[in-house]
Amino acid sequence: MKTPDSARPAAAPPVSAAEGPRRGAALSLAAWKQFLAVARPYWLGEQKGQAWTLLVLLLVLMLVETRLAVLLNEQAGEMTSALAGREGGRFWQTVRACLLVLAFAVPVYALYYFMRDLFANQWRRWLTGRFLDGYLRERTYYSLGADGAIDNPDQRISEDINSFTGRSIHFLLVFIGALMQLVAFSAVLWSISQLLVGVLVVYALAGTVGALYLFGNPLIRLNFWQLRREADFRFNLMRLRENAESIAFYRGESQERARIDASFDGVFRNFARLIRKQCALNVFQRGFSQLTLVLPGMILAERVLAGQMEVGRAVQAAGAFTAVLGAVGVIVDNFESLSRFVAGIERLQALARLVLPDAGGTRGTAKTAAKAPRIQTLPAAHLSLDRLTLHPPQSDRVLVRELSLALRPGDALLITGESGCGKSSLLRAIAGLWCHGSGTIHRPALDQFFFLPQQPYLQAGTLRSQLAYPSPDSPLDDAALLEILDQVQLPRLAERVGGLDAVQDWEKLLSVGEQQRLAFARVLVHRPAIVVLDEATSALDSGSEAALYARLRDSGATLVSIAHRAAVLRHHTHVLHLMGEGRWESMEAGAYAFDGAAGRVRSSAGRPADIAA
Ligand SMILES: Nc1ncnc2c1ncn2[C@@H]1O[C@H](COP(=O)(O)OP(=O)(O)OP(=O)(O)O)[C@@H](O)[C@H]1O
Repeated sequence: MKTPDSARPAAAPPVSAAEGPRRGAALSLAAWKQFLAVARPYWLGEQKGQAWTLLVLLLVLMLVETRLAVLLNEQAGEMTSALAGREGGRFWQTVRACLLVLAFAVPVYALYYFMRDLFANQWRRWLTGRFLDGYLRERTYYSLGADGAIDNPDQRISEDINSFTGRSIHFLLVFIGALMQLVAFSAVLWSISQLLVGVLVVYALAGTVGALYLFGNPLIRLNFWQLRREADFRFNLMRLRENAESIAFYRGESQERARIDASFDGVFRNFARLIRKQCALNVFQRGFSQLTLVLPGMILAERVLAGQMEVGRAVQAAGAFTAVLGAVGVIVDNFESLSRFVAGIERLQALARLVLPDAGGTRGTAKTAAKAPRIQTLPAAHLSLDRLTLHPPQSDRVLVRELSLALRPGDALLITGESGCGKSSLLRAIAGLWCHGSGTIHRPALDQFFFLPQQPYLQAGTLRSQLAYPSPDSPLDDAALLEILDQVQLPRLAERVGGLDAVQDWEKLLSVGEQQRLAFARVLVHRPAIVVLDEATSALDSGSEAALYARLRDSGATLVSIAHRAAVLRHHTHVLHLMGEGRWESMEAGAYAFDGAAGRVRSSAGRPADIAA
């Protein structure tokens, strides 16, 4: 059974204040550059064939759609003129023409939107893959989480990319469509009234500049924070779910409620500010578009009243006026979603800078780390440390100073020391997760290592996939897997859960001790050369612990382990005792006595270890 203290952080890092919308975030050149940095690789890279083909197809559909819209507008004018002139024949002929145009227009319209969404989906798949490559490459997900360089990277990958691709295509087409509409209808409008065109240009320009000036930056900033607050809120809910059992044991509902309330309060307050701003924008947009109802009429009325222009021609002019205004006022019309789009680009570009080295980005963490002294890692047949000095990330505190040791195949090193002295940190350095410090780690490739943490990670999937993890497939047949389950003292597990193909929520189903035994089974499946155990038997009874250690030693693997029980000492050949402040001593295992009262291992003889390099 898990204790309340088994509460673990959820996958996403907590809120970080390290990042916020920079001042340049606006409908500006900087935003445009950020957009290009994220979008360019798709349009100019290996996917460019697909991207441009889909775009050309969409443009053709859009051209056809615009042409059909012009035809419909013409027919609408004709229909009105026929009715005004009481010309039945002309009217019915126009109705037939209208129906014919509609027969084409409707499928073209549906196909256009289908293609648009298909395109966005393709782009999203590619871009998500690219970000995931960068996020998982060189364990970036770990370093981003450890140094809190960015908030909610998971939300950025799952949602911000989706809205980036969807909105990019939407706006690309909106702007191209606006251009086509402008060309198509301004000719009509120009032929009817040049004054109307002049009024319209001045009106649209004034509207666009006014919207940018009044609403640009505030709306983008509010949208930026809205995205982040929503992600923080969701993250807190996720933590509750992931640690449900521990919280339930603690009866920590009121604390959790307070935390969730606080994060929702952030969502609520920001959204309240956002809707106030949007309300003002709506007044502006509404006023801007509603005036078009009367403007063309006011300008053309005299000519219609004087009999110089047919009523239908005026209706046609009003339609064209609205279409051209829609084209030149496209920024004003789409201002709200445009500002949300720019805010999303800002978040995505911040992630790209950290995970994609070619997205205008040096990785922030790598940049800082480059300045700091780094531990060198060199390939070697066996594990050895040479004058290793280790600091936690972004800290000058010394956990280990000038540590040298070498392990031969079959050696088993026990690392001991008081809580917090740096035992797990040393394992992190060996695994390459931490590299802040100096000295050299000589080691075989990481695929020859197997790390067993105190709390094993059990992914969703079958029992077989648990045993094979981290490989996708088991290298052994079912009989061998069952035999291994037997060796780790889980003889009836497969039978109990419904066989090796059973899919369960393993973290909930298995006790921590059973999970630890399952993790040992993974080692026996993979037979690595070096096994690193960080209190990996802490939940086991001493009999099971001894049996598992004995089984591991039989496998011939080199062991590096952290454990607090005296009984494990006999399964090791050497001891490294960390004494805090970077001090350490290493000895043969036989030279150590276990201080049962203090619950820790201490040196009894002080003989220098032969593992000291
Ligand atoms: N990401 C981090 N950034 C800064 N300091 C850290 C970080 N992770 C751990 N530390 C600090 O480094 C020190 C060593 O931690 P470590 O986990 O190695 O201790 P330990 O000896 O394994 O302790 P225990 O026996 O309790 O597990 C601790 O004081 C811890 O607070």
